[in-house]
Amino acid sequence: MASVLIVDDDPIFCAPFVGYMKKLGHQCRVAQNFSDGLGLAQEFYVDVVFLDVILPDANGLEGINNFIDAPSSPEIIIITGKSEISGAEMALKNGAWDYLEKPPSYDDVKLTLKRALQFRKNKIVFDAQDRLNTDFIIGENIKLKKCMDIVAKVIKTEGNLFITGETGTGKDLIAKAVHENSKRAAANFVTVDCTNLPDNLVESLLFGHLKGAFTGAVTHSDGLVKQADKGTLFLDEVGDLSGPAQKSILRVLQNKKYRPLGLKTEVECDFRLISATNRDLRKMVEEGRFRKDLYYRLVTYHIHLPPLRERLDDIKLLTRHYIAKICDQFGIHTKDVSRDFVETLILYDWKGNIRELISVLHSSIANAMNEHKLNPHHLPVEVRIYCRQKKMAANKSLGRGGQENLEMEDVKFPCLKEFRHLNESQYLDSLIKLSKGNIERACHLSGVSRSGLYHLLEKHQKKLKPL
Ligand SMILES: Nc1ncnc2c1ncn2[C@@H]1O[C@H](COP(=O)(O)OP(=O)(O)OP(=O)(O)O)[C@@H](O)[C@H]1O
Repeated sequence: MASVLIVDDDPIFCAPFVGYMKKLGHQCRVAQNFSDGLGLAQEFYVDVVFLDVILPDANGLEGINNFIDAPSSPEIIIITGKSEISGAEMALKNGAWDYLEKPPSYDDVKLTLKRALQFRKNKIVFDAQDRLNTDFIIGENIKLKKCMDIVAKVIKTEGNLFITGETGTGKDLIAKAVHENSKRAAANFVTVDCTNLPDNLVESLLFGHLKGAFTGAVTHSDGLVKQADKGTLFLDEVGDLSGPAQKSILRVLQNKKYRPLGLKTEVECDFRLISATNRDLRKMVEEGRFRKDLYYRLVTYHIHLPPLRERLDDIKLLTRHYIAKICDQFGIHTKDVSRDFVETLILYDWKGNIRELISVLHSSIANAMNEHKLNPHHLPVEVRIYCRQKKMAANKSLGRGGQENLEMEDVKFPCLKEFRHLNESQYLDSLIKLSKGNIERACHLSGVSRSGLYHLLEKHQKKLKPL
């Protein structure tokens, strides 16, 4: 079964088309304008998009690349009126897979779709051979997947990469993944901690020195740039570089040469630069606190890692992954997790992001001692208090509170999206239980259509089987 998306504003054309797709055994979503279509392609995995040319808010031909850039990189089949055929031919040059003249016959649709799917199958097999080794990067969230798409592009080039994101979001992890998947993997990955570069030692630390080059240079030293030769130089916390350090780094990036202290000649160097910061470097440039020329050298590619609170759908996966890992380190059987445990984690604010999650899991496993299943009461007390207060604040705002008298002023109120997500997830759990996994009954009870219910289940990564 393939996942098909049709983007067309003509309901008379769409309705039988959807019926036909279903008859062929495919899942079919419909959007009546360009931006809704693109939204669906961003949210769901799509194999093939049937894209109309004249849409209410855009010309389909001009937006082919937007669809190709969607996470599942779907194949595009243009559906076109007779007068637009020359444009459709152009579209093939821009990456569309084929075009069909409107109204297409069912046989044409079937054949074109079959060929596109076959082509896609071969392409996926081919891509798999070329796949990144990023098994240690956990997550299926769409924002993370977009970051991984950039990683896939970066490793095929020599461009510099700039990574931003809050503390603990995985900047260091991504930098290493780029190095390990690039053709520079056999050479060194050298980290420069920019928070720790004293002005008077910057040149010596980066470029090295000869013995006797200055007082205290008792031996020859290679410097970090030389260590990173043919490999990757990672400037961690690049926003903390002092003015003189920025100047030294800019020079080596411009000239691809440097001069170790005490040496009269320059030495060539060859490294990929990756830099990372949790600061707003663009703002620092505007305020004159960071060199503009250096900023532009750093950012050939830019990855912004989402904070964990914007990847709540990944908490379950990350939790399972790290529980298995930590239990393995402790030499104990992997502990199970209760649903409440994961739901409590989803409520927390994760200012320290994944690093904080790992630490919370460590404490929970230690607190659980011999118990096989982790429950909310195993969580560190500050996490429990925060989540409890957040739940109470939500209940109070809905008029359900009253019995409890905790001080509410400092409580962070959940954003609507977070609140809806959690409630929707709990609703689905109850629905699955109540309907005993029967789709007809679940649709009847919830008043949601079959396809609507499948969308919801997919969104929450749930299956229609009793818990
Ligand atoms: N997607 C992920 N999958 C699995 N583990 C992750 C992921 N992202 C981050 N981690 C883990 O979270 C911890 C923190 O990640 P990392 O050190 O890369 O964050 P950072 O953004 O560089 O933090 P800082 O800005 O404080 O240096 C590490 O143990 C890392 O392995």
